[in-house]
Amino acid sequence: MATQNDCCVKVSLRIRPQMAKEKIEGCHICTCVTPGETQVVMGKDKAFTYDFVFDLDAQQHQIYSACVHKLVEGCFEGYNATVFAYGQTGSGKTYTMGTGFDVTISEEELGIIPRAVQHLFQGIQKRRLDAQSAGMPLPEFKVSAQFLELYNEEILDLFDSTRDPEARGRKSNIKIHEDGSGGIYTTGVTSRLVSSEEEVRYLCVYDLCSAWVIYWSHWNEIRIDINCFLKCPWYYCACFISA
Ligand SMILES: Nc1ncnc2c1ncn2[C@@H]1O[C@H](COP(=O)(O)OP(=O)(O)OP(=O)(O)O)[C@@H](O)[C@H]1O
Repeated sequence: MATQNDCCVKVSLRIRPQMAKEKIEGCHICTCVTPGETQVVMGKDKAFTYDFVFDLDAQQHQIYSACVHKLVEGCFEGYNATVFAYGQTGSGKTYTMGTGFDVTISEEELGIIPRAVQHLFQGIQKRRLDAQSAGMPLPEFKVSAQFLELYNEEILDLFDSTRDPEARGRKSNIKIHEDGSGGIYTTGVTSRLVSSEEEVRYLCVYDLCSAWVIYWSHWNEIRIDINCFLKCPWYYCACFISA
């Protein structure tokens, strides 16, 4: 029988620090987290427990190590993973996930998406070097990226260079399906083959800049499929990261 620890869905809570405006307005902090506990107390006595709770001072690397590192490693073992942020407007979803095209922010402030991309390509490099030192055939990896925006039930393909900015509101050719075993897959989405972290960063920064000016929204999503094959048989791993 599955125990609570086997559960494949983990929920983490992050409390963001107050913004300057909130401090100026004299807003109070109504949450209390006991260090080392995964519980938050709201107000005087409303306690909620999560798999992880991160208080105001949590750093981006702590979130990644606790919640995402294992999932990306799992991709190399053939597991799929999804990470998504949920919360009211201004609660810190974009900050936590990161978008990959914040060229001005420091390394420490990088969010989950750029960290996951970096981790993925470092993992590939490590496996190649390990194989080389063991005198084994070099493993081959194929990484493809998709970038979709979902907003108000509308789907936009941000990697589709032929898209028409005026097409907003028109029905998209992209379809989201569910297969017989409950797996979700999409059709009609542009997939870009990528071979390095820099390439993904380039795509996000340069290819999407114009798209984002036009299509800025509250929801965005990056999908990374890794087809990793070590000669024969080949393994398929996918990491589905969404913000
Ligand atoms: N952990 C944090 N540390 C420092 N600043 C943060 C943190 N989380 C969020 N912020 C800041 O708070 C503001 C709101 O965060 P953010 O834009 O990520 O919210 P959001 O949930 O994505 O909002 P929306 O749904 O409106 O897009 C931003 O200025 C962001 O830089």
